[in-house]
Amino acid sequence: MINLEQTKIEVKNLNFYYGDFHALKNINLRIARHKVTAFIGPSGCGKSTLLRSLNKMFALYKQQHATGEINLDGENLLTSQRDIALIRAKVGMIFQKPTPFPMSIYDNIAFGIRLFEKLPKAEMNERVEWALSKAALWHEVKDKLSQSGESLSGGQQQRLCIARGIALKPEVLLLDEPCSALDPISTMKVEALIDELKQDYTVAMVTHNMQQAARCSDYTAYMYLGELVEFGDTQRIFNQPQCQRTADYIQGRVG
Ligand SMILES: Nc1ncnc2c1ncn2[C@@H]1O[C@H](COP(=O)(O)OP(=O)(O)OP(=O)(O)O)[C@@H](O)[C@H]1O
Repeated sequence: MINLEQTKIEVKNLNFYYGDFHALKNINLRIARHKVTAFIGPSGCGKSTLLRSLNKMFALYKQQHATGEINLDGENLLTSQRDIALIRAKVGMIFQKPTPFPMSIYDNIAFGIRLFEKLPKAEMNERVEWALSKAALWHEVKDKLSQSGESLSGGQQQRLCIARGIALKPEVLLLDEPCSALDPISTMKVEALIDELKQDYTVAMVTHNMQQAARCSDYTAYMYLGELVEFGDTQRIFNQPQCQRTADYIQGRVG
């Protein structure tokens, strides 16, 4: 269905453990380049665990480990010796709750860039404007860049966090329930943004909201108790699921 050429991330025989607890069981899927892939399923099924594996977030925690392969453009991240900070710059992550740094809107964007690049002031200004524009926030904040990021509304804060991720020029964006703390209008803006982001990035997102998965994603993975039950084209998963368990969840009989 998704051939290797279209694949940005290939997950092969992935098993994930929190200590002795086996949270992901032999997951195999391909995440297509410049598409949005949604992970859905009842609470506790492993959606966030799978998403966080994709940028090796677990490497921060000693008792968590993964086996198998997560191939990013053919390089297995699980065995790669590449600096973890570089992997995170390439595979950016945006969390459920907007988490602006306690600093100005400008510095929220510039801070991460400074860790990786030494840009002259004019170029930094350009990068900040570029990232805020990509995140559809520039026009709302251009006259108050020195104000605290925390002074923005929840929806604006979430777009600021997306801009912060984009500023590092990632290739993949991982979104963990990016709208769950937002009101309906901010949610609409972030959903419209997700649709635009896929032109430049590969996007994977966790969502509890099935309408959102149906609206925003090209591919959907349905998970249950640590297993990948069904994966495919979003239209097909929602209209003609092949597994009864997927149909039950989509029709609201589970979770
Ligand atoms: N830090 C942790 N230590 C131990 N077990 C964990 C940890 N984080 C998650 N788990 C367990 O791993 C399983 C998968 O959790 P995960 O957060 O990935 O599920 P989820 O599908 O994202 O759930 P939700 O929709 O509620 O956010 C659950 O059984 C959870 O209890």
